Amino acid sequence: IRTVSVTGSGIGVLGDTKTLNLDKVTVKIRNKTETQYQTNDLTRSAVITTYTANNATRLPGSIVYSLSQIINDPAAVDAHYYAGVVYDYYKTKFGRNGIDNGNMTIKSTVHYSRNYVNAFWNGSQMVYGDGDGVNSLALSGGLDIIAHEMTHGVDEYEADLIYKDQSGALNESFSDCFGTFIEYFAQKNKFDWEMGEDVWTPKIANDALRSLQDPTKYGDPAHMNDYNYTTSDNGGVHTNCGIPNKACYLIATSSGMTIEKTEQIYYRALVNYLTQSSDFKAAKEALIQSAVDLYGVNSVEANAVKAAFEAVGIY
Ligand SMILES: O=C(O)[C@H](CCc1ccccc1)CC1(C(=O)N[C@@H](Cc2c[nH]c3ccccc23)C(=O)O)CCCC1
Ligand SMILES: [Ca+2]
Ligand SMILES: [Ca+2]
Ligand SMILES: [Zn+2]
Repeated sequence: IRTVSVTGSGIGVLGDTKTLNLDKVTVKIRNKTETQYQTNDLTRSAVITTYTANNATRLPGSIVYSLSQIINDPAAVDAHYYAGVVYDYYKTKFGRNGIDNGNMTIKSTVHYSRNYVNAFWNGSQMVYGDGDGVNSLALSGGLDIIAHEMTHGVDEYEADLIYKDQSGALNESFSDCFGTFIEYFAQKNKFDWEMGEDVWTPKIANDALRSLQDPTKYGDPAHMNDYNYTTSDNGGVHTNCGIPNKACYLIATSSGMTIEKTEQIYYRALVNYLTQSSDFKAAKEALIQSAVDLYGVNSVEANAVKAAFEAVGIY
């Protein structure tokens, strides 16, 4: 087979047209040849490949392709395009070479299972359900969700926070925070401090899965006094993340602070200071130390981190 990188396009989950980097492959099928345009992006230092599970659950499934340069699969269009956006964010902002910092292939699978209203990082790749059209649209339609999942991959090669109780809630919070930072980086016109809003409940406006600005809007705690001691969801990792999420919002919106400074502090903590068993207090110390490294002892930035964590009850 021969392959060459070409530009194609497709309509995304929200009906917008996106330009895609495709791989033009001439394959031999029995005694004839067929030209396929595959969702295999060879334009970056890390290959980005998008698969379909065809509504089954075997991973990764088969590479999405078209016989023309138009990819007629909205979920695949967005998964392919947004994975590139997230790669570019980590490269541009921190000089990071993708998920493992070694340009490993970035794999996404769409059309996972049937009416699957969720998404996940399975330790090796991103996986997205189609939603059920009521609770959600196809989940790859949300850049903040794709950024959330790919950040789980980055965490795995860095702090590798244990996915349980406080370290698990931190794991979730870092994915929500970077999901928000990446939305700001790529979609400033529709930036918000909520998660999944673009695909969540298409019939209901102004709602989302979680809010970093006001976690209580969706029933999540915003203070240690309301920590949810539970055994479900690995110790409530998707609800207790509201506490560090609120701290992140307070840091970024403190006077003298910007999202650009906040994301540098968060990335440095994730890479240099956090470990598998880090709890909320350890995260506060890691983030303060990162701010000190970057902006100085007793700096406005370091004090903003300290004050934000104390405001959510972490001393
Ligand atoms: O990556 C994660 O942390 C979440 C992974 C969920 C999962 C875990 C284990 C096996 C399969 C799936 C997926 C996301 C999540 O936060 N899921 C939440 C909220 C949620 C999504 N769909 C739902 C349907 C019902 C109830 C809750 C949910 C959850 O699974 O709790 C992250 C961003 C959006 C989806
Ligand atoms: Ca958002
Ligand atoms: Ca909605
Ligand atoms: Zn997560």
